Amino acid sequence: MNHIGVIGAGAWGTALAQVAAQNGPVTLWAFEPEVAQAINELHENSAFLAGIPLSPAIRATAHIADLADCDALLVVTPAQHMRVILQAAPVGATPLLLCAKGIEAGTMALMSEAAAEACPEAPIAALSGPTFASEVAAGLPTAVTLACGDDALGERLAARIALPHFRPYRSTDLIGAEIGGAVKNVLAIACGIVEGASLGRNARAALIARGFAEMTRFGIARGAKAETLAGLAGLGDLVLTCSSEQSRNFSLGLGIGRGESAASLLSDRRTVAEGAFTAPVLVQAARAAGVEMPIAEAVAALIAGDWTATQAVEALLARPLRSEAG
Ligand SMILES: NC(=O)C1=CN([C@@H]2O[C@H](COP(=O)(O)OP(=O)(O)OC[C@H]3O[C@@H](n4cnc5c(N)ncnc54)[C@H](O)[C@@H]3O)[C@@H](O)[C@H]2O)C=CC1
Ligand SMILES: O=C(CO)COP(=O)(O)O
Repeated sequence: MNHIGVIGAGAWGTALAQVAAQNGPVTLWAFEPEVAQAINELHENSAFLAGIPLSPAIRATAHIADLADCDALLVVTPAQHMRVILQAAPVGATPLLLCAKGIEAGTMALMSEAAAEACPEAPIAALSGPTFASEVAAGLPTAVTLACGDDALGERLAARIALPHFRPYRSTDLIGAEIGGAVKNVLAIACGIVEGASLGRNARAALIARGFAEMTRFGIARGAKAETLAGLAGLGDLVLTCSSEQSRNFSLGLGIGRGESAASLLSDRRTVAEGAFTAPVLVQAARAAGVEMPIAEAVAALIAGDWTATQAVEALLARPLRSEAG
């Protein structure tokens, strides 16, 4: 496994291209032609990962056909655009390592389910975990879950992208890794709201713990392993994004908690806060699976503009007292 293709040159695709370029050739596909041009000419992605000098070994392109001879493809588009882009990409039987965190609106598909429909011959793996792109690109120590049903393929992918400061831990629980990453984005919005509304540290800790209970209930119902959700891709990423304004999801929640409308906050951004798109479809999927997710429900209602932050907090606090387990 030598030549790596990266689909998507946002912050995370660019950081992963930088990681993969330490071990071999990388072609990075950008949605915006001017981003590809800037990476090739200036070796910087000032639109999405400003201030990080990129390896000259990264060749950027705006033509997706240029990924035709890659040995593996890292898929790093926003979740809601992934299916359409994969349908246009020259994938065939090339292994796909899915790195977006979300659930597809309309279909309720996990990224692996959408990718399997778009590229039926391609073996599929997923990368998830606590990974702010800017820290990875700056070479700070990071550990991730690399999940693949075919552990031998998982081992080859892990060996190709591992660096001393970037450690993939293998798992065969693809669904668990995906659900951890998708659900934590929704919970990070909730934690941002708690911070924005100045509800205190007790409330934030309670929300992380009860949010983790929601993630676990939903994950188990969808066939995930509890140990995956308690690992880097679930609890690890939840702790990261629920405790830092660097998280786009947390910072979206912060604005909502301070009284701004979700619609105006979302219309202002060029970078993606995946939790805003995943929240409504997560609620739909949880209801379909018969799983209670009151925090996710509250986030979805806030994003839709149906509730204010005060109404959401009142609704959560008014829920009947219950056992902590289950
Ligand atoms: N930024 C981070 O630290 C991390 C991000 N991720 C995940 O990676 C995925 C990509 O996020 P980022 O790289 O952060 O993106 P970003 O927020 O830095 O950039 C937005 C991306 O969306 C693309 N885009 C905009 N409109 C599009 C369209 N119509 N069709 C296709 N692409 C379009 C842009 O080209 C750009 O690549 C998300 O699912 C995110 O949750 C995962 C781990 C870390
Ligand atoms: O997924 C991430 C870190 O693991 C990035 O989080 P945000 O998308 O909230 O910035």
